[in-house]
Amino acid sequence: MYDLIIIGAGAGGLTCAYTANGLGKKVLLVDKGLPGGTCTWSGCMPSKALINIGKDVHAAKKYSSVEIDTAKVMKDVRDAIEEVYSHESPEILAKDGITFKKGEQIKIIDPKIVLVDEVEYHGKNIVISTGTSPFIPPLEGLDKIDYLTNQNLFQLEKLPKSMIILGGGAIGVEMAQCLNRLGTTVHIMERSSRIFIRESEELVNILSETLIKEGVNIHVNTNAVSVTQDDEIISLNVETGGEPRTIEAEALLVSIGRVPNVENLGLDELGLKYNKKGIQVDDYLRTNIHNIYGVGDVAGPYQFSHTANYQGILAVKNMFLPLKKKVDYSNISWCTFTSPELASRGLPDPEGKETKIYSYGRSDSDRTMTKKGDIFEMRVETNHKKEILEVKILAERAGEMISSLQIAAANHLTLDKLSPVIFPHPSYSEILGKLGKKAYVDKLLENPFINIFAK
Ligand SMILES: Cc1cc2nc3c(=O)[nH]c(=O)nc-3n(C[C@H](O)[C@H](O)[C@H](O)COP(=O)(O)OP(=O)(O)OC[C@H]3O[C@@H](n4cnc5c(N)ncnc54)[C@H](O)[C@@H]3O)c2cc1C
Ligand SMILES: NC(=O)c1ccc[n+]([C@@H]2O[C@H](COP(=O)([O-])OP(=O)(O)OC[C@H]3O[C@@H](n4cnc5c(N)ncnc54)[C@H](O)[C@@H]3O)[C@@H](O)[C@H]2O)c1
Repeated sequence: MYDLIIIGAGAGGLTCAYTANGLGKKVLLVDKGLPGGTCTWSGCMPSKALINIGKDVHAAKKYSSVEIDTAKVMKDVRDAIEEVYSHESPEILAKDGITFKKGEQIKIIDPKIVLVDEVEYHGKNIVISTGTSPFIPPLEGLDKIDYLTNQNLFQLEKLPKSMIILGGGAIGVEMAQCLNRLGTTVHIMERSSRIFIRESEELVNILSETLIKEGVNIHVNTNAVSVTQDDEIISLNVETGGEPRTIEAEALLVSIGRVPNVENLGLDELGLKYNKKGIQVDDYLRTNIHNIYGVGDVAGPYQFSHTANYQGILAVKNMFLPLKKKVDYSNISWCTFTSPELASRGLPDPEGKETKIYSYGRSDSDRTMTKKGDIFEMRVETNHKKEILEVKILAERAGEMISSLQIAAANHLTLDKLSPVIFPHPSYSEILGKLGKKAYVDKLLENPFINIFAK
């Protein structure tokens, strides 16, 4: 009897396995593929490897002509995948005391029994962390052509000369910029009025301008109608504001969101509740069956590796430790790894009362001015106590810079506490000191006693 059986060995499943193992529990991890999941094989890792190569090429192109060997590029991307995988292979897991089994058919046949290719495994608790798959729209002709998704993009031997990218979200935009930098002509087709529809409009407009300047073609308010393929060329028929047009390219990448992997797990027979967004879990990450938990993309509401990790630790602690904790996303952060990066933290004040937004731009950062065209935009929202609420940063290394504000906010440090901190010059982080000083002065001026004396 295992203490825990985990179905799905991606970011969420691996975290559950290591957390339970750390608590001395007997763990079985099962997957229809190899350990690592989307993040390792077709998500964060290969996409960031490709983005990094794109950045190098882009920088070099500013000062010389560059010939790109895209076969070498793709080999380097796959080498990055292999390096990550070498730290989470079944052999490494076994060394750490975690049993891994790969199976073609994995089903929960009872709240305490998981069937892996006809072999029954018994567990006191079960975690479902099966992630998501790309959503494939019912687009006329799509089933007859060779299209790409994140699942086969990184296996290409060479990059195509041109690519249509359906969807201007996280995958579409990150890939569009780096592929364009690596010599592929790209067209983003986005049905909404702008890319990154859920992000700050002001900052997204600045990012869009940068992408367009670099040569990325962005078609917004555009609906795909049908698609055909003739030898090497794919023709996508679209409508923009009612006007029909055809865009041609060598390849088509579909990246318009995800669907949860809930099929063939025996959930209906079990009576485990799920809907089109994924399996339903409560604030403790438990499904309606008391010993079965759900973590990661398949449970939502976020679809990030770091939220899968956070949920994995929490679910296992709630399973085995006496003190139960509710999920708390108030300190969530995320980053889109474009150049510049677009990073966000926290949630806006639900009441929007007595909040103040501190805004900084390029001219406030000495570091930004050392690089021609470098972009720096930062918005920090605080409440009346100067507690850090929502943050948006569009800048080089925004994903790193936001981490300081994450540490402050998660530890209830108010913004003014950054005031005496001495940051290295000229670093992007120096702006955090300026922010702290401004908040400190505001806090003084907003203090009624000091106001009396000041008058
Ligand atoms: C191109 C791309 C780039 C991304 N970049 C980032 C990023 O920069 N930062 C970030 O935080 N997130 C990023 N993400 C999202 C991130 O990859 C996911 O949020 C994360 O992988 C979710 O982890 P998970 O464990 O929930 O699911 P997954 O990693 O998808 O793992 C699910 C596992 O379950 C297995 N499985 C599925 N169905 C079954 C079944 N029926 N039986 C058995 N096993 C099954 C799968 O084989 C897989 O191994 C990116 C995603 C994509 C596609
Ligand atoms: N840096 C990161 O953290 C990172 C990077 C990549 C992916 N991810 C994760 O992966 C998830 C999936 O990424 P994604 O890009 O597939 O989804 P997404 O939800 O981020 O973006 C999908 C985009 O496609 C558009 N769209 C939907 N249907 C369309 C249609 N028929 N035609 C044209 N456009 C259409 C939407 O308006 C949206 O802009 C993200 O939500 C994110 O959580 C994270």
